[in-house]
Amino acid sequence: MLVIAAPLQQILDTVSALLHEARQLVDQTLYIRLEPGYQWPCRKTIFTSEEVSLLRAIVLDIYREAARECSHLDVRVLQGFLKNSDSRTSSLDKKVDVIIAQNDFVHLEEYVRELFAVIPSVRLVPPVIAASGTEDAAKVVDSITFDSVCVGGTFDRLHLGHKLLLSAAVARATERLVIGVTDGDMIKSKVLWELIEPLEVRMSALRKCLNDMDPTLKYDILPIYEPFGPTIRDRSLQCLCVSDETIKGGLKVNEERANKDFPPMALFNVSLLPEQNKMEKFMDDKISSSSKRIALLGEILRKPRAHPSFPEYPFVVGLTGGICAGKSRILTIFESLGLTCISADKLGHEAYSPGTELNQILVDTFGTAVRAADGTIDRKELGAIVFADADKRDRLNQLVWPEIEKSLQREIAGAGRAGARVVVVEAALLFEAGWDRLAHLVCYTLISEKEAISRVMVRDKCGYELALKKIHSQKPAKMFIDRAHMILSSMWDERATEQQVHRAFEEIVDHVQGIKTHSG
Ligand SMILES: CC(=O)SCCNC(=O)CCNC(=O)[C@H](O)C(C)(C)COP(=O)(O)OP(=O)(O)OC[C@H]1O[C@@H](n2cnc3c(N)ncnc32)[C@H](O)[C@@H]1OP(=O)(O)O
Repeated sequence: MLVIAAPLQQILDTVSALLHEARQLVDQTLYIRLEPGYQWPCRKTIFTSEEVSLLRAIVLDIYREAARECSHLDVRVLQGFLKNSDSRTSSLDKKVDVIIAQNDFVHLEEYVRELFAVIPSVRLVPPVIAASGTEDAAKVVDSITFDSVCVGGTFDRLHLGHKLLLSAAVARATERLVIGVTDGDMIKSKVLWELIEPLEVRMSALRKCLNDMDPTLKYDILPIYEPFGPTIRDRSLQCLCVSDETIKGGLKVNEERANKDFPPMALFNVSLLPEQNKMEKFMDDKISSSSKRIALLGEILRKPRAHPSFPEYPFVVGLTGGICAGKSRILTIFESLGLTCISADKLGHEAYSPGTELNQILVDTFGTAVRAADGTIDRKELGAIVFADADKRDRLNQLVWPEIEKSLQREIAGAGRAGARVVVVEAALLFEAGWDRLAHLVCYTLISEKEAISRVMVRDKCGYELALKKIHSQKPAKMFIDRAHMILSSMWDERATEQQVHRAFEEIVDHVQGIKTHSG
């Protein structure tokens, strides 16, 4: 916890040095507690409207500064002190490991003893001489408050941008803050929406964060499935906090409220925080949840499978994903990096090549039309039959998959004997066939449905309807994401895919070397 006891005008001058220190010391959560004008044993508890206005601007500026200095930390500025002048201490029930403060904090020892039952260690930072003060912020006089304030969003992987918006809402509410959390169809147009945290996880993270920020408010955290949510159902809401991106929606809310004879809501606009660590050019320029989701691509997200009865080598990577998700291209990149690669699709073609028993069984089952003049199975013909009929598709799978699995096991074992440490197996229906049990790590390749439709239409030279039929013949990605250990996406350009696969390769190799070191 960082405690700042500088005079109001100097808080922002000191915050940068303190955040810099925190960046070295803290791994996870950084609480920031402001004690403007603190003189032991008295805390300043009454603020003029100008001071409240300045403090609000300071809190937002602290988040902006945190985005520059320590964007990897979960920063929470505690704001309860602005609302409840009686509370001597914050209601923080968390264990604080270290207090960071300036070394000119008079009576710090007494202060810490009063605040904490278990005394944390203390780290002192040399004072910073005030340079410019916070005149710009002080110019904005904005101390209006409302009984009921509202804010909305998806709030996936709470980041500093969310906290800026939430802080603005918390600062303006005296009794109740309503938070609408989007879900269902509302989130499906977002980049990599399948990776958005479950609603309950997002709602619970919000509650914890808001209770830290200001435990004196009542928080109504509700899921919303359409754009307006509670703003057009709850007449008593008085203020809506919006961002540059949602201000238009805010104006629309007031139009809808006017239609219902509801009073308009005051709109408070919070500007977005720029992204300081933009890793990929297709990431947002602002701090955003989609950038956070993109940053997960190519990382090992879950511990790979390890079981005493499961051989450590070769380490098998299952590569799967929907139609046209880019699996074959990704397999080629893994191959170019030196990994042994196996395509289940190719093994399938071999399994029903001319002269095999399976070739005859397919002709007997699906008709002579599926056999071409040269004796091969006409896959276009067979595809047209099975993509139009789920039962026939199941029948084909039951006939072909056991044969492919036998070849797969043979190929993996052969690669191991030939010295391969890592083998990548590409199979479109890896989970459906239950072959994830053969892999130590499963890598799922994700693209949006819109992108999949246009790729299938081009590749398979088919119309929209058939493309959709093919896509819907497989289960939706959302069903498999949580079972995969790594996610890749070929949504962007070739270079972006290559970068992800290179990252994935390094992660896998590091992991496999770790096993080697571990097992001697
Ligand atoms: C468990 C596995 O993943 S094994 C690998 C996939 N193969 C199988 O399941 C065997 C049965 N399938 C087949 O024999 C052939 O795919 C056929 C006859 C249905 C169609 O052959 P083709 O016209 O050459 O198309 P192709 O094999 O490229 O498949 C087209 C798409 O259909 C999908 N697909 C393939 N088989 C199936 C199936 N059984 N059920 C649903 N979708 C399927 C694939 O996702 C593929 O797209 P992708 O390569 O981008 O992932």
